[in-house]
Amino acid sequence: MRLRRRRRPPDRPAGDGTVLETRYWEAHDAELMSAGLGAMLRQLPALVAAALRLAWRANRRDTAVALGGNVAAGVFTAFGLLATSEVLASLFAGGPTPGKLRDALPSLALVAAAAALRGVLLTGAGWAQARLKPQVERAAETRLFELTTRVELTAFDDHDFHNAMRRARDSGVPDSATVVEMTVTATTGAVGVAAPAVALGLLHPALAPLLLVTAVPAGWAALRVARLRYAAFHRLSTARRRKFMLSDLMAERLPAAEVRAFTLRGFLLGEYGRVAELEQRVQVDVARDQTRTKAAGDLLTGVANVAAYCALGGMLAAGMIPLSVAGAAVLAIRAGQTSLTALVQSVNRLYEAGLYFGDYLEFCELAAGRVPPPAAAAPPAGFHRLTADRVSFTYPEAAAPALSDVSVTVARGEVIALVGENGSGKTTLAKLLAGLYRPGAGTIRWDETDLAGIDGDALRQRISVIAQDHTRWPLTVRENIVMGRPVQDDRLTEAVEAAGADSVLAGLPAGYDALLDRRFRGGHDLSGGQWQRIAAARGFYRDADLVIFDEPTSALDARAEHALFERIRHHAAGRTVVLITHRLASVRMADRIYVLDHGRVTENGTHAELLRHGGLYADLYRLQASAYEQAPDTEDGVEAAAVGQEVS
Ligand SMILES: Nc1ncnc2c1ncn2[C@@H]1O[C@H](COP(=O)(O)OP(=O)(O)OP(=O)(O)O)[C@@H](O)[C@H]1O
Repeated sequence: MRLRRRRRPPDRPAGDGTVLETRYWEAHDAELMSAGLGAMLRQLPALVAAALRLAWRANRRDTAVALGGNVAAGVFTAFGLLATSEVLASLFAGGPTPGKLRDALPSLALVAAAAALRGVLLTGAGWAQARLKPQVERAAETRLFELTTRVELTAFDDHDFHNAMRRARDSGVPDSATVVEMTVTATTGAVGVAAPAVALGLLHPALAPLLLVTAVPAGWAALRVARLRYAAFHRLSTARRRKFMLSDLMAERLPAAEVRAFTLRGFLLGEYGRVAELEQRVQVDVARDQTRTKAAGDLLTGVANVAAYCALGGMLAAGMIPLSVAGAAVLAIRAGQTSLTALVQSVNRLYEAGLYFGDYLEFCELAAGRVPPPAAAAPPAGFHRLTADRVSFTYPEAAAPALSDVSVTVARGEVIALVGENGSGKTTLAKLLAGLYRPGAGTIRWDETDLAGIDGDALRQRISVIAQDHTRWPLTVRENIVMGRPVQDDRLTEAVEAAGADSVLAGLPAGYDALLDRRFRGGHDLSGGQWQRIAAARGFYRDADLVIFDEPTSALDARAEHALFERIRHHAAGRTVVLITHRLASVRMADRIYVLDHGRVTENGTHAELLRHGGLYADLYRLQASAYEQAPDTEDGVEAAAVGQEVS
């Protein structure tokens, strides 16, 4: 289901006359008020159909019982009203009271039976409806996460995608259940209005329109109020995301130390105030417009009610209807109005939730379009040579390519190192080699097989990536290392020893079962270097053809760093290792070094070849070596001094 949208006008000046500058992350470039009221009403059938499809998929029986029970209850309502009219006719007839009561008894029995059956049906339908709600929410959420975990990685760099995902997650999923619930409730309300309307029509054709007259103003007001609320939500979606981010920074444990160390309090509170003011201003505007709309709706409903009862009185006075029919009509209009109020409220809620549900459906469509197409081919059984051939890549919305015309070759059993200054493209290249991004141009091949035609998930089963900004999973040590793979104790011990994480485990009383999250009782936190060892153990545990270590030692002490590079060299036997590091002394052990500069490979060769070449690598290497030469009395300095001699 697609909502038609129009551009949102620029933010208006704040109350004090200053213009609240809209920053780029707040620019609702595509955030737009939805279509007009009429168009929204026209969307209701599509919305109801989508809700019913969702409910049907979640549980057919409960959906059928919830809807069928309500419709059948409506039939008994109409039946009960007609029987009531018969009861009244018997009571208003001439003759002695005992006789009138006796005559009314059969109709009274019908009224009681209809009420009892209606009650049973409504109870059954209500129970089915209550069961349906969590099932629908679960189905919607599962669909969302199936998509968010499958979309291409670049989607997460896309502002519009991120906003759409936030709206779908925060409101779309809960409102999918609301939409189903309100569809059933609205059906109940509609049947509850239709039944008296039919009963009124049967009593006298001129009575049915009276119900409609009282419906229009209340319905208009409720729908307009919902539309105003939705427009505000849509407009504030980016600001709210920023506010959540700021509140996390001000009230979470992790950034708490830096907030103090950098005395960020004033800055953060200022930013928060700016966003909160925008939010408050929009909310107050909306509340004012809603109050006006509600007041107008109440006034018009009152006028319509007076008109309906005057018409009824007129018909009675003109002898168009007998007193028993007028009495039944009053009851029917009352019953109809009660159901009408429920109908308007549920349509109102359905309409509002439907807009968020529309966001959810749109996001699912958007995300499905960003799921890589299914690739027929499975990855080959390993490779002898991995080749990146004239590869280029540009991040979404980026002005310049992160990689241009990059070619890299690495054989099985080799270690290659990617070096270069910050932002030169090393991590991007590693992500392309890992199949996390697809190149915009050029090819990545395992032997002669182009990875573009290979199933991404199957490929990544064969690759191990230890990212520079690896995730600190709030799981146990064991789960943090095996990462969803079957637990093999021998392998686990080997991986932990290779990464030097055995010393980390020694400090945790619960060992592999220790929970690495301080937010939970009994949870532990680790130092940066300790976390890095756990992350490295992940890389060693996974039996992969290609292992990528991106800055695996940035937080390690010198001894651990040296040991880890030794283990990486050893680990490459039978595999291929891509190593990214700024520690050039350790890079010497690589079989080949690629130097990246502004997204291009500018040099490649062995350590000795690159030093002889005298380019960027030699410059960077000498710079690092000279830093150690100035402190030759330390253990590292002695080694580095030796390195320095080799350099010179
Ligand atoms: N998700 C992203 N979206 C847009 N641009 C990005 C993204 N990630 C990286 N870039 C840009 O791509 C370029 C290459 O970044 P990359 O992370 O590959 O560099 P790097 O060589 O690994 O840097 P470092 O040594 O600092 O880790 C940089 O200009 C960076 O700003």
